[in-house]
Amino acid sequence: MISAYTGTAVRRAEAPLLAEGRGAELMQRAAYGLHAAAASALKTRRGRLYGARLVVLAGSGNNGGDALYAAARLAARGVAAEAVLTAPTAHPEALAAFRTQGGTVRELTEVNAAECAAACLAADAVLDGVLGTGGSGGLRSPVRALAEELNAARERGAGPLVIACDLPSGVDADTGRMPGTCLHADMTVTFGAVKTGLLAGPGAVAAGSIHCIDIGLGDYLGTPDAYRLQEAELARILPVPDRADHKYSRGVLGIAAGSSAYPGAALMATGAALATGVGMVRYLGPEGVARLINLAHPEAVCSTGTVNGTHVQAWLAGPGAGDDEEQRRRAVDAMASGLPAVIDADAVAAAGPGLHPAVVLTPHAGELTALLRSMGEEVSRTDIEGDPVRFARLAAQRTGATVLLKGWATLAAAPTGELYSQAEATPWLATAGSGDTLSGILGALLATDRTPADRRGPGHYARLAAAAASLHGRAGSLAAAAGPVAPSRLDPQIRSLVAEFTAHPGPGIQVSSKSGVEK
Ligand SMILES: NC(=O)C1=CN([C@@H]2O[C@H](COP(=O)(O)OP(=O)(O)OC[C@H]3O[C@@H](n4cnc5c(N)ncnc54)[C@H](O)[C@@H]3O)[C@@H](O)[C@H]2O)[C@@H](O)CC1
Ligand SMILES: Nc1ncnc2c1ncn2[C@@H]1O[C@H](COP(=O)(O)OP(=O)(O)O)[C@@H](O)[C@H]1O
Ligand SMILES: [K+]
Repeated sequence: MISAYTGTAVRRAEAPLLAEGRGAELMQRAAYGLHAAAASALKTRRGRLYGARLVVLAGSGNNGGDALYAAARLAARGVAAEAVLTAPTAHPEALAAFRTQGGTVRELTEVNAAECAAACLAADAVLDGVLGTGGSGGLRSPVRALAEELNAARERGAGPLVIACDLPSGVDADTGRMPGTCLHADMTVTFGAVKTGLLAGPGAVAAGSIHCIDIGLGDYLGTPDAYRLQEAELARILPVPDRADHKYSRGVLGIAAGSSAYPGAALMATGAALATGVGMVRYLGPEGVARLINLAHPEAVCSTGTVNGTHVQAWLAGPGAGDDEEQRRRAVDAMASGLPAVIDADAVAAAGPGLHPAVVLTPHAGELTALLRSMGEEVSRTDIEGDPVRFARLAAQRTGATVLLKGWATLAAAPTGELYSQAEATPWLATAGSGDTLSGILGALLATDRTPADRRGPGHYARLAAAAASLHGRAGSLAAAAGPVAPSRLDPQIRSLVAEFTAHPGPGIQVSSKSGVEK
């Protein structure tokens, strides 16, 4: 699992080391890691490091210092390096080291901005050391125009490799907000700890791939602000039946989804739940939808019953419910049932204060806007997309439920503040029906959850929601390798990932040669 910290927390962790006079040592560790990552990326891109052209954008602070020292190391290995100073001053020792290795230097002004931009565009790589954790607000002129030109080149698929030093300049390290222009990166080499701002919102989009360099802050960092699950956690969370299991003990998921207007959502949610692995799906909904479900998934047990009269371990309500009054009633009852419940799509609007963390609301930014407005928060979709950490946490805190806010980086927030971010998804998943499959996966994880009640910590359901987002994102990425993703065809990828993550050798029969019974 990756632990992430706010930029503020990382600065706090650095403080005692800086007070001991170990700032230069930390900076050398950061610069060494940055130069090694940049060297490796340059070698991959152009075959060899020697002769590569590098421009380092250096601001006035320590972020610029890290980047200049890293560029000096690259220059010493045969890279033609130029520094463009984006502020009137630069870290003096780092600048001197850079010059000693033959690096050339010019200061960015309004007058030479076009020339500097041209130098960046002609380079193999740009090291972004304009702003780090000490930055506030977006990039200012003249570096703003330069960043905009580089961003535009990236949009066209042109331009240099952009490597962000610690974080893309212009991104808020605490939250991932982007208050103005920021320089988008192909990769971010971050120091001491992954910053929350690299895992959420616009910061997650701007960061590219993330490489974290340990500079020895471990003992000083304290409690993480956010987490990202990796393979090992997924393997522990995904359900595996054992020999004593029967269909009821594995976990029964009740699905109240679909309507005569939108039957497909129920089919996709059911298919994804079965592919993730449940003991049984009990489907509640209109007869016409049930017939379609039974044609596609004969194993689903369908009825037109009520939530309160149906025995399950968890509920999934909302996908494709439209304005079907009975499905709306079932969603409300599922939220009130006391059982774990995924509340998706149209049913999110029926949520409000007084829920519990085992209720997982799964809105996209539009649905979250409506939910927060219904509770009196003046917020727009743009606000939420710009600062999803804040609004996912706010919604969780206001409702008492766990909130899975979907997007490029999907966030799972617990009402007590625990936060997970998963970004395995591909933009090909941004297609109608995608959310229905995610809700099916999550429903299955809630129904099959075997964690003893006394070991379900405060962030437990956020963790399960994050695992569902991760599995869904990975399945989508696998499917996208063969072309545009069709959510109704995602089941094989979900199944094969579950198989891969849960594979374990069976007990088998051992034959001992010493016993003399072999063959
Ligand atoms: N202190 C150390 O020895 C270490 C520092 N590290 C690096 O230091 C960075 C933090 O350094 P600093 O605290 O010097 O801060 P920054 O390097 O982020 O720069 C802050 C400076 O930029 C100015 N500034 C802030 N916002 C601006 C804006 N929007 N436009 C233009 N100028 C702006 C500020 O006035 C300040 O002087 C980290 O991100 C990391 O890269 C790490 O390598 C760890 C070790
Ligand atoms: N740009 C993107 N990159 C990666 N994944 C995305 C992107 N946009 C959306 N997704 C994912 O696609 C799914 C869309 O869900 P949702 O909007 O609810 O779909 P639907 O409305 O069809 O149910 C979510 O899992 C979300 O995380
Ligand atoms: K930077």
